[in-house]
Amino acid sequence: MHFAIVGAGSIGCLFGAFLSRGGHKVSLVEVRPEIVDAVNRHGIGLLPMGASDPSQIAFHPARAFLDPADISGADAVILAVKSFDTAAAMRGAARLVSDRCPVLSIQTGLGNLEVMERFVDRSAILGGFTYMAATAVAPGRVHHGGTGPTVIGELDGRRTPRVEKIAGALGAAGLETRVDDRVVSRLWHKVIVVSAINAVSAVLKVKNGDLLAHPESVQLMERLVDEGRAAAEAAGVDLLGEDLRALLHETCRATAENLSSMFLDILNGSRTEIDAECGALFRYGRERGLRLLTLQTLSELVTAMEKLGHHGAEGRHG
Ligand SMILES: NC(=O)C1=CN([C@@H]2O[C@H](COP(=O)(O)OP(=O)(O)OC[C@H]3O[C@@H](n4cnc5c(N)ncnc54)[C@H](OP(=O)(O)O)[C@@H]3O)[C@@H](O)[C@H]2O)C=CC1
Ligand SMILES: CC(C)(CO)C(=O)C(=O)O
Repeated sequence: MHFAIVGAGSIGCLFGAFLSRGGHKVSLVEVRPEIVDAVNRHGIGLLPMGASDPSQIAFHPARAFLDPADISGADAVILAVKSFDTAAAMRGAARLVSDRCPVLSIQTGLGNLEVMERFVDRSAILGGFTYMAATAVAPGRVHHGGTGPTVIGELDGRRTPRVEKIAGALGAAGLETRVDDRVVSRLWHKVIVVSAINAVSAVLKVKNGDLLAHPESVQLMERLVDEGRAAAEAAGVDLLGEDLRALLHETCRATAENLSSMFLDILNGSRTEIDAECGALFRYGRERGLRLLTLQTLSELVTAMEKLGHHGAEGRHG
């Protein structure tokens, strides 16, 4: 298959490297010229899990483009930009999407599918998310940081040939993938739990595992998860009876050694996805008359830290 991946950062390059290694054609769309240049010179560099020596980077062929109009004949588009870049990315990438070439989001955040619908027909959109993890180490080069399933599905829950084909291609390339007929509900599960871990770890500046060590941080995360559940239920999202508190504890344990993406963004002085996580959950609730004070407070705190460049003593500027 020919995959066009929009956003050649951490997760976009990870998926690109796996798909290229699996024998697929990979075209990347990226706004950073240095990434486009690096990929076109060397391919996508992949440093395997557990490796730290740059000599262990393997390069996988791919082409990269600043302008999606230069790509033709893609069979599927994968959207791998941060949630706050969805509209800008879709404005350009919409031209690649058609009945025969759907667009799959693997972003973590709420509201992305709705933004995508402003640019392409809803029938061309696949929902998804991933538990794979990666960090960019240089332009076009990523370190594979963690392995977990990728979940994709049609928004109306049907098991169509196209969703099965994409899942089959991802799976055969080493990206364990499951088709789920309730992908939107599952995405809410992930966002509710990750919102709590991300926000509290960014404020406390601790690893995910350390969040479980103190009753105060556990209670704070559980309150965020309970408010997230209330927002989802008020918005009519069927959470399928999932025990979100159990999922929260399980996720903290499974990623115990990780610095969360939001903590890393704060350390690096980068914009976080707080607005598509705690912020979005808070707004879903507010629009339905709920007062979700913990989500509101954490959302305001992280936004303020972001604006103040609050990376602390261990941050990149020392
Ligand atoms: N990294 C990970 O391990 C995981 C990430 N995710 C999710 O995947 C999404 C992407 O995350 P991640 O890969 O970490 O993000 P990165 O910031 O590493 O990569 C995104 C890349 O897209 C570029 N970009 C921004 N706007 C556009 C545009 N309009 N067109 C093309 N490229 C653009 C960015 O450039 P610039 O930096 O200049 O903005 C950046 O190079 C997020 O929603 C995240 O939550 C999910 C699971 C794991
Ligand atoms: C699960 C978690 C919190 C792992 O670090 C994550 O998805 C993130 O960092 O964004």
